[in-house]
Amino acid sequence: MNEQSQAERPAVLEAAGLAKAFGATRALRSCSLRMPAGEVHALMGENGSGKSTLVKILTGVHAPDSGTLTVDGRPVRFGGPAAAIRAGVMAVYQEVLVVGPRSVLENVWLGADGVFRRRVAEADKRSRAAAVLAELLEQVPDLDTPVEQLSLSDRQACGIARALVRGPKVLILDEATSALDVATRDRLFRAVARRKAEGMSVLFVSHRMDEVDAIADRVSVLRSGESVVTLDAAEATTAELVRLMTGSEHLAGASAADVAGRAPDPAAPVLLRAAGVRLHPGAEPVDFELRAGEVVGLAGLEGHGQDAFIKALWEGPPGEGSVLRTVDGTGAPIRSEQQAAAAGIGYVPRDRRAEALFGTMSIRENFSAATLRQDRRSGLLSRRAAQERFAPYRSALKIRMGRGSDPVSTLSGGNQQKVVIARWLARDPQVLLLNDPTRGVDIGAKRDIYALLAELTARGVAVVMLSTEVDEHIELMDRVLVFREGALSATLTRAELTRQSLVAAFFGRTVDEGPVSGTVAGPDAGPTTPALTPDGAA
Ligand SMILES: Nc1ncnc2c1ncn2[C@@H]1O[C@H](COP(=O)(O)OP(=O)(O)OP(=O)(O)O)[C@@H](O)[C@H]1O
Repeated sequence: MNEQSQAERPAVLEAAGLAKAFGATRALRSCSLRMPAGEVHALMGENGSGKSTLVKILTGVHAPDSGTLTVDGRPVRFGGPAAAIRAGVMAVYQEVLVVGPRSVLENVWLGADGVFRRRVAEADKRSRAAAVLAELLEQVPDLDTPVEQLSLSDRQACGIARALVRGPKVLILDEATSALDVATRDRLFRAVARRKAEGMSVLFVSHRMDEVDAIADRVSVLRSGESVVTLDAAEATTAELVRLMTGSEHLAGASAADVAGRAPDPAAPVLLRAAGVRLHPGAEPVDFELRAGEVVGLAGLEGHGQDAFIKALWEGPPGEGSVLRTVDGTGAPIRSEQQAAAAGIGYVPRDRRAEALFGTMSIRENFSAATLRQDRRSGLLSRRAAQERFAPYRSALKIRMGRGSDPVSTLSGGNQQKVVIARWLARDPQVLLLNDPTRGVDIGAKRDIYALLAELTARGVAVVMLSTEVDEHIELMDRVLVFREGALSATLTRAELTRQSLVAAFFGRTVDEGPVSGTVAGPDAGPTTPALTPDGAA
C-alpha cells in the first residue's frame, strides 16, 4: 500500500479545527490532524506552537474551546483523562510520572481500576506487565520492587508499559523518549513497529530529527497554533521543516556551520583546568584543560560520568582532584558553585524544573535571578531595568511569551529552558557550562542557540556542553570527551567526529570494531510525581 493510500485509510483519530486559549494566549487557533490506524505520525513545531496543548486535548486534560474530535469516526467529547483512556487514547509525557514508593506492578497498572469497566485479575496483571516490560527492558525487574529503586530510564519504561498494557488504539509519546537510554529507546521503537503492524497508531511529539527519521511515516507541522501541512516522512528534511515551522526561509544549519567553521586557537589561554578529578571510587582520574574560544562536548551512555564531570567543574570535585579557574597562568580553586559563579563561570543545569526555575515567580524574575544587582536604581530594584536587559535575549532566543510579569509556568517547556539559558548568558560568563541545554528546544531555536555560542566563543568565552544528541556533538564541538564507567575513555577531535565513531566510543569501541547503531537519549532527572498526566489528573 503506498503512502497516499495509507493517508486515505479511515481515521482512527481525527481532530478538526481545534482551538484553545489560556486568557489572552491563543495556544491553538485551528488545528486539524488525521491519523489512520497503523501509522506513526510525528508532530513538530516551534516551542510554544501548541503541541502539548493539542496532546492535552486529545487526552482529555483540556477541553477545546471549539473544534471536533472523532475516534473511529464517532464524535467524542472527553470529560477528563479517564474518558480518553477508555476511548483508547493514552499518552506518555516527557516528565517521568511514577509513584516512587509503589511497586513496578502497581505503577504499570496505576489508575486502571477506576478506568476499566471490568477489573483485571491479579495474575493477568502480572503476566501482562512482565510481557510488556520484557519488550522494553533488557532485564525485567522484580515486579514487586518499589519503582524508585529503578534507573530513570527504567522508570520511564514503566510509564510506557502503563500505556501499552492497556492496548491503546492511539499511543501519544510527548517527548517521552528523552528520559530513555539508547538501548531502551531502540527497543521501544521496535515494540512500536510491531504494534503498528497490528493497527496501533502513534502520535510522536519530538524535537529530535534522528528519532523522527527512525520511526515516523508522516509528519505534521504546527505553527502558532495552526496546522500547516502534513508531509510524508521522506519529504521532511530538517531545512524544509524549519521553513514550515517558522514560516520563513531562514535556514537551519547556517549558524551551526558558523560554530563548526571556527578553528580554536591552540595557544589561547587556559581558562579552566581539572587535575586528577576522580568521579567514582576506583575509576581513573580525569585531567582536562579548557582554552578560551573552545566548545568542548561531553558525551557517553547515561550515567557514565559526564554528568558528574560537568557538575565537578561547577561545584568542585566530589572527592580527589582539583578544578582551577585559571587567569594569567595562576589558578583559583573551585570548591562550590558560589566560588564558580564569582570566578566568572556560568552553569545551565539539565533539570530546569528542579534546579533552575522558580515556578511561582514571573518570567522576568526568573531571568534576573542571577543578576539582580544590575537592576538596582537608587538602591531599589527596577522592573524596567530588568525588562530592558531581558529584551535582547528574548529576541535572540526567540522566546515566545506574553508579558514579563506572567508566571514562568505559563511558558511552554522549550521557552522555559530558553529563559534559564538567558539568565546565565546575562551574567557574561567567561566559562559557560551547559548541561544538555537544548533538550526540549525546537530545531530552529537550537540553531539560534548555536549562533549565540558562536558569538560568545568569538569573544573568547569557553564552553563545555553536555549533550545527549549525537548530531549536536558532530555539528558543534571542537572536541568531544567520551565518558565510560566513570572515567574519560576517549577524546574525539573535530576531524575524528562522525556518528559512527562517537556511538562506538560510547560502547568502548572504535569504528573498526563493528557497527553500533543509535543515538543517545538522556534523562529528565526531574522529580517523580504521583500522577498520570502532567497536570496531576490521575
Ligand atoms: N496553562 C497555561 N496557561 C497559560 N498559557 C499556557 C498554558 N499552557 C500553555 N500555554 C501557552 O500556550 C502556548 C502553547 O504552549 P504549548 O505548551 O502547547 O507549546 P508546545 O508546542 O508544546 O511547546 P514546547 O515545544 O516548548 O513544549 C504557549 O504560548 C504557552 O505559553
